[in-house]
Amino acid sequence: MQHGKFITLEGGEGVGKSTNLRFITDWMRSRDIEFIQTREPGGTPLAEQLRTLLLEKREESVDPTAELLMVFAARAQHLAEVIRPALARGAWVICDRFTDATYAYQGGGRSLDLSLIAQLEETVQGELRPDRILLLDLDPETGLARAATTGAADRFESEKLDFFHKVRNAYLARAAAAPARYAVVDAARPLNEVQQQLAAELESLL
Ligand SMILES: Nc1ncnc2c1ncn2[C@@H]1O[C@H](COP(=O)(O)OP(=O)(O)O)[C@@H](O)[C@H]1O
Ligand SMILES: Cc1cn([C@H]2C[C@H](O)[C@@H](COP(=O)(O)OP(=O)(O)O)O2)c(=O)[nH]c1=O
Repeated sequence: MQHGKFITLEGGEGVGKSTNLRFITDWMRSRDIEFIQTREPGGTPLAEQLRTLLLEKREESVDPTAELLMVFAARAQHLAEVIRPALARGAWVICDRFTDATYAYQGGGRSLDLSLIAQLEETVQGELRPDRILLLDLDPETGLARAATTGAADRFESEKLDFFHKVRNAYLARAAAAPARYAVVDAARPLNEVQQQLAAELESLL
């Protein structure tokens, strides 16, 4: 049976993920593609509870390895309950963040060993990787200024600027290492130009 396409949307804070997710799902509807929209961390009741635990600010400092394991615990549940069944029945999956966010935030931002992340990726996902990773790239200063207009900062958004530079560089390094799988979109451009590029990327998957 033909599997659905697995597409992920990535980028730092305030790059325009929410805005462009709406554009992407409208595009899928206009093509009559069966799809589900989901997000990480989250996407199932248990994984959404883990998301809340990960994002809420707390007095206790969070050990980076504990953070990494929680992200992958949520991902294992999400894959089993939502993503794999959808792809198996031929639906496309558009996921707001996935394992590239782990390489960027826990690998780049928290400086965890990338080989540890790769081991967990292998254990939790087996062979499964996104067909296309749409990476919205923006300098963190601009992104954080945009994000500041949309609600209170969570535990990640409260990090220092240096953290977000590391996140951005880790994303770009991954895209540079496997260009065929990534579409790097310059999110500093006007929205209509960003969306023209996204539409072209989606068309190329048909
Ligand atoms: N290409 C763009 N140029 C200028 N402003 C943008 C662009 N894309 C998104 N925005 C604005 O930036 C803010 C954050 O966008 P949003 O989609 O909520 O980002 P995210 O979900 O990545 O945090 C919103 O006010 C949105 O209208
Ligand atoms: C999927 C994932 C997200 N995150 C972080 C990045 C984001 O700061 C946060 C939640 O992402 P996001 O859905 O972008 O939340 P918001 O809409 O509030 O920006 O989780 C990780 O640190 N590692 C991961 O593997």
